[in-house]
Amino acid sequence: MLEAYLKGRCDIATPCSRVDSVKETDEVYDFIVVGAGTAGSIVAGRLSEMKNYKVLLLEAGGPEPIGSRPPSFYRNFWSNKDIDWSFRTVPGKYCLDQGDKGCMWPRGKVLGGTSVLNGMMYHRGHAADYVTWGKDWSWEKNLPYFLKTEGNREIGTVVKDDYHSDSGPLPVQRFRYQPPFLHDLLRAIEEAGIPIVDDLVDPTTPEGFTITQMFTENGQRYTTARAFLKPRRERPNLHVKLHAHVFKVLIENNVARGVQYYDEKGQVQTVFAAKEVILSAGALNSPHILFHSGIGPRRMLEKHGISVVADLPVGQNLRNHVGITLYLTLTKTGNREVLDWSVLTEYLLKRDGPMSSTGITQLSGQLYSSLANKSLNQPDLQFFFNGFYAECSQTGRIGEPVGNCSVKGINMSVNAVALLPRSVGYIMLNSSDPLVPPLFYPEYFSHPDDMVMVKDGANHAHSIIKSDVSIEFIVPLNE
Ligand SMILES: Cc1cc2nc3c(=O)[nH]c(=O)nc-3n(C[C@H](O)[C@H](O)[C@H](O)COP(=O)(O)OP(=O)(O)OC[C@H]3O[C@@H](n4cnc5c(N)ncnc54)[C@H](O)[C@@H]3O)c2cc1C
Repeated sequence: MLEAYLKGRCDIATPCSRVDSVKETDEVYDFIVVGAGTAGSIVAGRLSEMKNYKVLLLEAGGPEPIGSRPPSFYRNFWSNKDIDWSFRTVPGKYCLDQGDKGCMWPRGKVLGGTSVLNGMMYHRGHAADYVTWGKDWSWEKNLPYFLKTEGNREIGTVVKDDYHSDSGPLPVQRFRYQPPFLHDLLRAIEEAGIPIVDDLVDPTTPEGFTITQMFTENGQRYTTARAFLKPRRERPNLHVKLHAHVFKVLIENNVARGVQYYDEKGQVQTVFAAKEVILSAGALNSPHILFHSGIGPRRMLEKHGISVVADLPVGQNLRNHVGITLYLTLTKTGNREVLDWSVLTEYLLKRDGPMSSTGITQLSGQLYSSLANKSLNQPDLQFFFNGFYAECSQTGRIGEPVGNCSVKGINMSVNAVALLPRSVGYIMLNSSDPLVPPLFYPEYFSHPDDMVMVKDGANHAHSIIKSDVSIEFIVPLNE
C-alpha cells in the first residue's frame, strides 16, 4: 500500500528518468562492465563520457524498487530474493542468533547493487588503510577521485572543505530527521569519556562518534545508479542490460575477449569486448565468475570439470568485519512514534520525519582497541546502533527488531565491529552450475586477535550503556 502512495510522487518514482534495459545487446562493445552496483554504475557512467567508446553494463538484477527510496525502509529488502542475493555463509560456531542457517550476508541484486540496501553512511577508509594497497592506490592518490564523486551539501556547516567537495554527482549530507533519543545517546557517549566529532572522514580526527553524513537528498536514498547512470541514460554509446546473469569471461591467449550471460529467458548470450572486460560484480560474485572462467585454485576447478586458464589463489583472502551485538530494551523514552498515517503524511508532503532517516543507525563511531597502533591514526573498531526505524515491522512500532517483539519497551542494539580483522576465510565452488552460489567460509575468530578486538569493542559499548544518562532509559541487557 505504501508503495502505491510513493509511486504517485514524481521525485521518488522518477517515471521520466528510469534507466531502461536494452532488449538485446550488440555483438561487440569497447568496454563491458559486469555488475551495475556501487562500483559498476560509476565505472560505466564515467566511461560513457567518452563518446567514441561503446559501453555495455550487464546486471543480474532488475530495476531499483521504489520502496527502497525512503531511508527508514533500508532493511526491508534484505533476504528478498528479487533484490538481494540472500547469501548465507557455511554454518559455523558464530552467528548463533541466526540459528543453524549460517550468517546472513545481504548483497544487492539490482540496478545500484548494494547501494540500494546498505546503511547509506558516507565513509572512506582511513589514510593508513591504503598503505598496504601499494603506492598507486595510496590515500593521496585516491583523494582526487573521492572528491570527484562527492556532492557535499554541508561544507562549512558540518564539515570543512579540506577533504570534501561539493561538485560531484553523489549528494552527501546528514538526514533531516534525528529521533530525539539519538541526542540522549550522544550525551551517554560523552559521559563515557568518548569524543564527539563532526567528521570521521577527516583523517586528523579518526576517533570518536558522530551523526554521520549520508548518501541522501530530499529525504531519499541516493544510489550510485541514480547519481551516475540516470543523468547519462540517453547516451547512445551506453547500453544497460538488466536480468543478465554473467557466468563466464571468455579468455583467449590470456586476454579477456568477452563474456557469456544468461538473459531473462535463461538463454545463453555471448558478447565481445574490443578493449576491456571490467568485473565489478562485488567481493563475493566476482570470484565466482572468475572460477567459472577457469581462473582460481587448480584443484578446485578440476574437481568441477572446469578447464584451468590460470592457477591463482582467487577467493582465498576473504575477510569480513566481524563483531558483537548487544541487545537492549528502552523503558522510559518518550520516542514511541509508529509508522502511522501522520508519519507517512509528513514524508509524502515534506520528505521529512522518521521515514526520511535510519533512526539511531545514523549515529556511528570509531575507536581504538588495545591492539591498535595509535600512531598510525588508524582506529580498528567501529560502532553502529539499531533502532527507531519507521519501517513495516510486525506492529508498526519504530525500533521493533526483526526478531521477537519486546513487551517491556522499545528494542535497540549496539554493534561493535573489528575493522581490521586478522582471520582469513575463503570462497569455494559448490557446483559446476554457475547459477548455484559458491560456499563462503568466513573462518571468523580463527585468529585470536579478532576476539581481543571484539571484546574491547564490547567493553566500549558497555561503558556507553552503563552511563548515568543511559541507565535512565535502558533496562539491563537481554539474556
Ligand atoms: C547491510 C550492509 C550495509 C552497508 N552499509 C554501508 C554504509 O552505510 N556505508 C558504506 O560506505 N558501505 C556500506 N556497506 C558496504 C557497501 O555497500 C559495499 O562495500 C559496496 O556496495 C560494494 O560495492 P560493489 O560495487 O563492490 O558491489 P555491489 O554494490 O554489491 O554491486 C555488485 C553488482 O554486481 C551484480 N552482479 C553480481 N553478480 C553478477 C553476475 N554474475 N552477473 C551480472 N551482475 C552481477 C550485483 O547484482 C550487483 O548489482 C554496507 C554493506 C551491507 C551489506
